[in-house]
Amino acid sequence: MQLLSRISTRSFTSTMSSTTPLLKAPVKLALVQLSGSPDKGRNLAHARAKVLEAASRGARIVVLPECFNSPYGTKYFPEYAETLLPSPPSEAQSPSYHALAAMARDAGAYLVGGSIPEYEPATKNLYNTSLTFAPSGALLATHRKVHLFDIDIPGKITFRESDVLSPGNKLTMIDLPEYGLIAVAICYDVRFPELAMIAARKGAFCLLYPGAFNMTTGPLHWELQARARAMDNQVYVGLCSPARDTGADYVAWGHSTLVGPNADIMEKLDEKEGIIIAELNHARIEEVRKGVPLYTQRRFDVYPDVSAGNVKYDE
Ligand SMILES: NC(=O)CCC(=O)C(=O)O
Repeated sequence: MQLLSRISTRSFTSTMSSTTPLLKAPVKLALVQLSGSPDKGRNLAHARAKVLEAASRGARIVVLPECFNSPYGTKYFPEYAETLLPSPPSEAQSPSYHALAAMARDAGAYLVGGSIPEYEPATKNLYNTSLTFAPSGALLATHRKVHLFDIDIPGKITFRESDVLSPGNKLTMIDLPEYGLIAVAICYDVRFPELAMIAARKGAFCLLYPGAFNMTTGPLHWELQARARAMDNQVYVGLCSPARDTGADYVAWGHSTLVGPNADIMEKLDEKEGIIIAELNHARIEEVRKGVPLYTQRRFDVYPDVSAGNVKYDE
């Protein structure tokens, strides 16, 4: 994990300049809403087919759902967890890592590889971890879910990721050289606007969240969270869910959604498997920010700038 931490290391010390485009060239983004199963090998092969399909339709950034390689649930995390070993011969211990690297390479696209349960032998900790790969197949970043999903809504849903998982300790921004900065976080992380605001103020053009809301919070909050993060920050926001499986222990809401910088729903799926592909461009961000110029109107003489304080980008 030491190596992976070093790969993901990056400091963002200044906020964006008003002259640099956040998004250097238009790019097609795909959100791939996948059906899952208890069979990890099947899930990886299925993800591969859909990533290649998205790329063949022009996507250059492809996003997979949270826990796309396993069922979602605390009892499953230890069983499905992998140690992340980039060097061969490690395919057997890290099948998802290597499958994702190959998908990115064969698709020739950036791949935000949803998330997978990760086991770190040094600490014996488990994490909910997202790996992002370059079109070369090289690992660009790891994001370990920072805010663990612990909720208790009597009669509806009780879930405690913290019973088995440890939290990540950093914000994850990734520089895609041809396009610009994206931020990646996982599901429940979306509820914490500070993460999104810091990433946007540091220059991210898009916030991407592999996620799996449920049948209680999904209808009420999923789209609202995506639109709120986009509205506050005037950036693109993508939420990518598994397709709904009513036979699963945890029934995902689905409804993967892409929101534009004016908090407009660009595309939204229903509960079934599907792919959203849409073009993102800088002109749209600029137009929205020109119309409602939040970025020049903030009053840091009245309240603090959350992006200026003690922000961790490294483990
Ligand atoms: N996987 C998750 O983090 C679920 C988050 C969720 O459902 C929510 O309401 O927040």
